[in-house]
Amino acid sequence: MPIKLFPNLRLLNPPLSATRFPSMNLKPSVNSSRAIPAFRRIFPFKLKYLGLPTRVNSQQQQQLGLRKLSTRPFRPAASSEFGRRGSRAGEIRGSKSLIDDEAELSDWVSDLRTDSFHSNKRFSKDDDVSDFRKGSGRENRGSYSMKRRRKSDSDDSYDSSRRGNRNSVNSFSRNNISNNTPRFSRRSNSELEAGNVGRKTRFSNDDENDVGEERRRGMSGIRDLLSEEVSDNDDDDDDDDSVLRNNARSSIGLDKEIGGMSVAISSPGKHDSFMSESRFDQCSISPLSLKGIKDAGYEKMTIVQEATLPVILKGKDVLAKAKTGTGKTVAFLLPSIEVVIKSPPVDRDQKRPPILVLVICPTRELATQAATEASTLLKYHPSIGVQVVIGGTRLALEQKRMQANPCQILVATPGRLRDHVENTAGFATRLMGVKVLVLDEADHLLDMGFRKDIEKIIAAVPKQRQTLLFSATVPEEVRQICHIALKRDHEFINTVEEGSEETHEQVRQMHLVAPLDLHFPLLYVLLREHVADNPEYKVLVFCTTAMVTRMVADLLGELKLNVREIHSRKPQSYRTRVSDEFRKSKGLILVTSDVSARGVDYPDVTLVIQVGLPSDREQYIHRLGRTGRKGKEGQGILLLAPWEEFFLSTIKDLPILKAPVPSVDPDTKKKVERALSHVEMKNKEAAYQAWLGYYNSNKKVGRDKYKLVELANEYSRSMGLDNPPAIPKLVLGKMGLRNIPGLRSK
Ligand SMILES: Nc1ncnc2c1ncn2[C@@H]1O[C@H](COP(=O)(O)OP(=O)(O)OP(=O)(O)O)[C@@H](O)[C@H]1O
Repeated sequence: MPIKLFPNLRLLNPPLSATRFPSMNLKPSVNSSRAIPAFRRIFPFKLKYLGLPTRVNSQQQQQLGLRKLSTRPFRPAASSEFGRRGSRAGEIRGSKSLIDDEAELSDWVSDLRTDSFHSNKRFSKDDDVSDFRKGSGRENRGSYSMKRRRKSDSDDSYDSSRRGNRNSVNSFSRNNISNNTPRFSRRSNSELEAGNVGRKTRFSNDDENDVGEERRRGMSGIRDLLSEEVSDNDDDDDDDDSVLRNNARSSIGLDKEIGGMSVAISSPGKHDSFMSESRFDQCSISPLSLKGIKDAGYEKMTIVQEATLPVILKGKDVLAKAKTGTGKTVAFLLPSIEVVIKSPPVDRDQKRPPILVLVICPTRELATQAATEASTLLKYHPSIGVQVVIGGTRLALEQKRMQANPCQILVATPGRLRDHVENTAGFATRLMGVKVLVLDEADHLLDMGFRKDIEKIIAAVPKQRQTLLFSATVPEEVRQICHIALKRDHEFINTVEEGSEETHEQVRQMHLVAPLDLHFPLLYVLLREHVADNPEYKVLVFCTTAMVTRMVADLLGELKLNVREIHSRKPQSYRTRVSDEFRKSKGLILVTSDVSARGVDYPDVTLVIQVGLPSDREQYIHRLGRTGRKGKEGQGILLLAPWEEFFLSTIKDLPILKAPVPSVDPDTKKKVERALSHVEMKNKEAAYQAWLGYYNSNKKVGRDKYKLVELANEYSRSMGLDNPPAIPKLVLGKMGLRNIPGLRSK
C-alpha cells in the first residue's frame, strides 16, 4: 500500500492497532456489550467537511432529534435513537408498490443475458422495464426478457455475452503508444461489466432563477422531458491560449509525443488541488460565454479545464483523464459551445437544421446533468439550443420536441440516439452536421456493453469532426481501442499525477472484511454512528444489483434510518425525483445500485459505503468519487466477505486501509434480525436471485458452482431466511445451475 505517498493520510487516519484500542477485538464479534463505536474504530478522527459545522449546538441537536455529540471514545452501540424517520419513512415504504413480480422475474432473467436470448428485433438500450408494462407501441417489438436484455440502465446486468465479448478487445488493432504511456492499473476481474451508471440531475429552483428567459425555457424543457416517462474547428492561435497551453504543459508536463500522440505526464506534488490559477478569460472564449461562466459561479479553471481547454479550442481530438468531481463536464462543453458560436447561424426555416455538437452519456441522469450544465453555460447565447434524448421517455414526444425546438447541441444516451437515427425522419441528416462528438465516461461507453451502439453512432456522424473523450478512469483496454473514435494525432491529457492515485487524497478509504452474516448488522452500526456523529450526513450505500438495493433500502427503512433508494427498476420520474431530493438534502442515506456510480454530482456526500464486490476497479473508483468532490473531504468504506477479499488486489495501489471488524452487540444484532423479518418476502427472494446471478457471472466467485450455491445460501440466511428461496427451473437452466445441490427450483 503506497502509504508513503500520503504523509497526511497517516496523520489524519493512523492505522488502527490493538494497542491503541486495547478492548478492540480484531475478530468479528457479536458478544461485546460495551462496544467501541464501530465507525470510530474505522475512522478514529472526525472528518471536517468544508462548509459544514462539525458540531451543532444543543438546540440544533434537539431539533434534529439527536443526542449530544461527543468524541465518544466508548459508547454502547445500541444506545442511539433516531428520530429522523418521520413522515418521510412512508415514502420509503411506498416505493415498493412500484415493483411487480413480473419485473422481478424479468430482472432476474435479464441478468443472464445469454446468447440464447438474442432476437433479431432491435431494442433500445435505454428502455426501461416500465416501458414494457405501459404497453406503448414500442413494446411490441420483442419479448419482455429480450427487451430487458438490452437496456443500458440495467443494474443487474452481468451477462455472459458481454463477458465473452470482452475478450475481443484485443481484436482491435493495438495502438503503438501502449507501452509508453503512464502507469495504468489493469482490472483483474475484467470479465465483469458494470451494468449501470448514473449521474446527477441539477434542477434546483436556484438553477432556474439563474438562467435567462431562453435558458429558462430550455431548462424547463429538460425538466418536462424527465417527467414524460413512458411508465412512468477553429485554428485560432490566440496568444492567451498559447500562454495557457504552456502553463498547462509545464504544470502537468504535457511534453511527450509518443506514437503521434501527446501524453501528459504530471510532475508529482504540484497539483493537489482541483483548482488552477488560470482564469477562463485567458482562453479564447467568447465574452458571452464568459458571462455565463461567471453567473454559474466559476471564477478560475479547474486543473482539467486548464489543461484541456487550449488544446480543444485548437480543434484537436482529446482523450482526457481527470479525477472524479473536478469539472470535466464544463471542460468539454465550453469549447464545444465555442464551435457552435463560430459556425454559420442556422436558418430558422431550415427543415433539418444540423446538430453541431453531440454529447453521449451512458445514463439518463448523466445526459440530463450535462444538458443542464450546457443550459447554464448558454445563458447569454439565446440562439443556441440544447436538447436531451434519453430512454424511459416516449420517443414520439422527443421527436415532436426536437421538431418544435431544433437544437445545435444534443445530449443523448446511446440506445435512444440509435432509436432516433433509425426511426426519426431527417435525424440522420441532422447528424451529418456534427462538428464535435463527445463521449463522457468514455471508458464505459467504449466498453463492450455500449461498443456496438457507439460504433453505429460514430458511423452516423462525419469523419471530419473533433472528438473528445473524458473519464476519471482510462484503463489500458480503452487506450488500445480509442482510435475507433479519435484521430491518430489526438492528445491524451492525463491530469492525474504520475505516481499518485486515481482517487482523492482527502477521501479516506477503508476496507472491512467480515462474514456475510455480519454485513447487515455492520452496515446498520456504521450508518447509525455516522449519522449520530454528523448532523449533516449524506451517505451513499452502493449495492451489487437493483434487487439487492431494494432489499437493503427496505431493511434500513425498517431500522428507522432516513433512506431513499434508486436503481434501474424504478421509473424515470421516480429516479429523477429521488436524485434531485438527495442532491439538495442533508441528513439522508441513498441506497443505490450502479446507476449512481458515475458522474452524479451530489454535493457534500460525507460517506460512501460499498457493500459487496464492486464490478471492477473502475467502478470502485467512480463510486468512491461521489464523495470528496470539488476538493472536499470524504470517507469511503468497502465492506467485503472473506471470499471477496481477492478484489483488494485490484485496488492495492489505492490508499485504502484495512479496518478492524467492529463488534456488534447482541441487542443490535437482534434489532437487525427483527427488521429483516419485516422486509417483504418477495423482496428478499428477488435479492437472493439477483445476488446469485451477480456472483455467478463473476469468474472468480462463480466458477465453482457448488461453492457459489453455498455462498448464496449463506446470503439467504443473512437475510433471516431458513430456506433459500426457490428459483424457476428456466432461470436456473439459463444460469447453468441446474441440479446443483442446495438450490431449490420451482
Ligand atoms: N471552474 C470551476 N470552478 C468551480 N466549480 C466548478 C468549475 N467547473 C466545474 N465546477 C463544478 O464542479 C463540480 C464537479 O463537476 P463535474 O460533475 O463536471 O465533475 P466530473 O469531473 O465530471 O466528475 P465525475 O468524474 O464524477 O463525472 C460541479 O458541481 C461543477 O459545477
